[in-house]
Amino acid sequence: MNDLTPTREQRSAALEGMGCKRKRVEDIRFTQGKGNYVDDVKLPGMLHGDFVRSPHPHARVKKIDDSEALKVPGVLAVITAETLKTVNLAWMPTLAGDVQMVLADGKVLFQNQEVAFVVATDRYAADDGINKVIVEYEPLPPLVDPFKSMDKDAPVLREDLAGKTSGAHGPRKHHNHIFEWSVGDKELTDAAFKKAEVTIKEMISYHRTHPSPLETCQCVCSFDKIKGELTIYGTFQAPHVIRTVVSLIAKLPEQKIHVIAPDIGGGFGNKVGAYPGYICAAVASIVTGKPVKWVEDRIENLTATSFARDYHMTTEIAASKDGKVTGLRVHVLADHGAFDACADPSKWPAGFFNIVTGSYDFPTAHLAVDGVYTNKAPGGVAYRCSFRVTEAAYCIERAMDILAQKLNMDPAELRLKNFIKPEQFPYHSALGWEYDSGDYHTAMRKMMETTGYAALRKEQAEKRAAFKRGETREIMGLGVSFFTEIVGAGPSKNCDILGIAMFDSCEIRMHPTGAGIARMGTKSQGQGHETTWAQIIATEIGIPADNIMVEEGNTDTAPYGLGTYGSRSTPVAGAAIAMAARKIKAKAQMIAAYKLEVHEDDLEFDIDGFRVKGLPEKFMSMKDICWAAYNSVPPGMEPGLEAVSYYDPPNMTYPFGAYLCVMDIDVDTGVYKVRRFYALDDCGTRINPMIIEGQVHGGLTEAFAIAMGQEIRYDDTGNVVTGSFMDFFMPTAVETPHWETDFTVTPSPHHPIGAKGVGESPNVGGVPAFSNAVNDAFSFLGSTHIQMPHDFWRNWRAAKDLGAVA
Ligand code: PCD
Ligand SMILES: [Cu+]
Repeated sequence: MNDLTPTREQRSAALEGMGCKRKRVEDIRFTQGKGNYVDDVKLPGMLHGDFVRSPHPHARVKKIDDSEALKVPGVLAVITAETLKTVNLAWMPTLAGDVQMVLADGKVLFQNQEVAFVVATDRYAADDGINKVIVEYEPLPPLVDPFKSMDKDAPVLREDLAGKTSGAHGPRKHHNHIFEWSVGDKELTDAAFKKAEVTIKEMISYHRTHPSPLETCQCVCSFDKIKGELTIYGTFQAPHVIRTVVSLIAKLPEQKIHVIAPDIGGGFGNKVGAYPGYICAAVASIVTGKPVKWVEDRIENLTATSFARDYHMTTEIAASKDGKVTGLRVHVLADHGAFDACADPSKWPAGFFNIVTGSYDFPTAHLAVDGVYTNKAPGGVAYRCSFRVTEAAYCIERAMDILAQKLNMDPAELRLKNFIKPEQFPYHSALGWEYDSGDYHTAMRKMMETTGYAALRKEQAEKRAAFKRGETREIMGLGVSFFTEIVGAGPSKNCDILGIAMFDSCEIRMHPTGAGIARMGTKSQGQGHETTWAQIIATEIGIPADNIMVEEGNTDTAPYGLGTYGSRSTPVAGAAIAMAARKIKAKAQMIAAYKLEVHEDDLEFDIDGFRVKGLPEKFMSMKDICWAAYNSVPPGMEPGLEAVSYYDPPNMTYPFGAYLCVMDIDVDTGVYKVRRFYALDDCGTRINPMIIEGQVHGGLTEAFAIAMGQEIRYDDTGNVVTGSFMDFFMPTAVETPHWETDFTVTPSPHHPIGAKGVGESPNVGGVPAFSNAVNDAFSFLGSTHIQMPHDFWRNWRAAKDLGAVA
């Protein structure tokens, strides 16, 4: 060896593998405005479609007159439910086992529902056409309040379900009832409450909100009549599922459907489901023989595609006087809007809400969820959350604070007292999950030490005394949140979407020069998969990440996978990537053994190649092995170096975290200041610490938005009153607090590289931290629970209701 021989550290650093803060490779094109999004797709002769939408939340559609619209220059066709019926597509199946109107069929059930689709030579003409379609409505009484949905005299929303006493998830109790789902031991739980020394009960609502990604939902459909092939470019978080669904409902052979998800400008759950726009654009292309583009505008996005949350959670905890929890009872009223279009694994009508026991050792628990119809937009997506996990985390974290208040205990102490202990993992929760790993006490104590928690509590006590003496008008809140997430859907034993098991996949093909291409069934929407997936491969096989090209989103080339949402990509596809890489490595080892003339077992992997044990100078680099794979493989071995892996995870992964929000609120104006926000996340093995930090910043910002103002609100008559960014809170850099991030590392024992998801965690843990801070600030004035979102007005209103403002 001479001075020019790289050291082991240098060889390892050159790979930019796992643990490296590798710069995001996709940002080279994004930061130069060179991304390629759906709206950048411009095909020859392409037409544009736009929707006529209902101004009424509930009405009978008496007549649709398109004669004037068809006279508008450029307008070529007006598609209605009647047109769709000729191809059997007036209704479409939803992911939740319900059906949904593609275009109004006799009735409309929510404001801005799609009524007709106008196809024109350009978007302006389509818009002019929309204004000329005359629809005659007969308004019906709207049902807005979910608590009144099952009243005897509640209006009948879904006439198509008349007489159906059961749905996709069992019996229905009422004409507006969708399902009842219950888990846990009711008798044991009721008994725990009977003998409890202390109990709390609170109705905790998680309001309706919306993911509102920067890029709205859109597609370009192009039908080739000669070949009978349909190509769909679209903003799809799950391209393969879209291909299968289109094949099943449009009765087109699956190999003749090409689904391509190009760059996506944020998904956040909004782009998981199937929307009427996709069907209408596809039908319009089949009818006209031309490509048809559909691009949602912001108002349409906020009011018609996939809301999130809208869970009303009546929550009870039973405990002993000294603060040991003994039982949890939760009833959820879930407002699903006009159709049950929730994006959840098929067997889970309320997603993974049964993670509601949180990070605590509840000996028994019972949960029941009732889903109901109202005259609101359908959806129910996981807005930065793995299937209703954020609702569950909010529910339990708020309730633990309420219990602490009742017991006059510190909320952090109460949590420490009830945490699942490290030695209890794998832990079986009372509601049926097996938590794979965790070390909650360490994370919580690290949070408390780093933030100076005890000193902050002392300061708060002093401020409260000063407030009572009339020396200040400012109150201080400490929002503690400790969450356990459940991500990585999922094991085929209990997770499928429309019957397809929720595995994921990776295919790696190495080229002769030591470079390669890797494809997965996932689809990045900004998460940085092109960067991180290459890092996993780099560490596993010893080829620099820069030499691995990652490609996702084309169903013709990518192996089948279930897509990116629910922070499943790292737990599922991330595992498939490692497994595929290990297959490459195993073959490489045989090739190296042959070339180095030793037995395979005499080789050991050393950063970027194989070395003969005990003979360090006998080494073959992975790069050279790639070359050899194409010219001198051992006799009998197939040439080439590629591998595919389909990974069915044995369990979910359970990331967790300890968050603290320090907030000051001026009672006279309701104006709050987030003084400090500390977020400790444990996502097991960290692939790219810089990307993780970015994910945490993004998720916390969305949590801040939701907790402090973001809401989709309907007035009493069913009008959406938050249909644009004028009223729907979208924080900018001005409002967004500063984030402090931290971590511990508790690897997942069953994941090949020990990684857990992280993308959604900050949203799941962030919302309760903000809400607990506000509630903690007001608690000494006598309140137990103040409803989100905590905007200035509501804070002022709370102060006034509590008598703190004249
Ligand atoms: N341990 C670890 C984990 C993770 N990671 C990283 O991080 C990321 C993330 O991951 P995850 O967690 O696995 O996840 P994903 O699956 O990939 O994704 C998903 C998520 O993601 C998040 N984030 C984001 N970002 C952005 N930029 N954009 C977007 O859109 C978004 N979205 C959101 C959401 S909402 Mo859902 O859908 O609601 O369910 S779910 C979600 C990526 O890159 C990865 O690689 C690392 O590094 N490490
Ligand atoms: Cu969710």
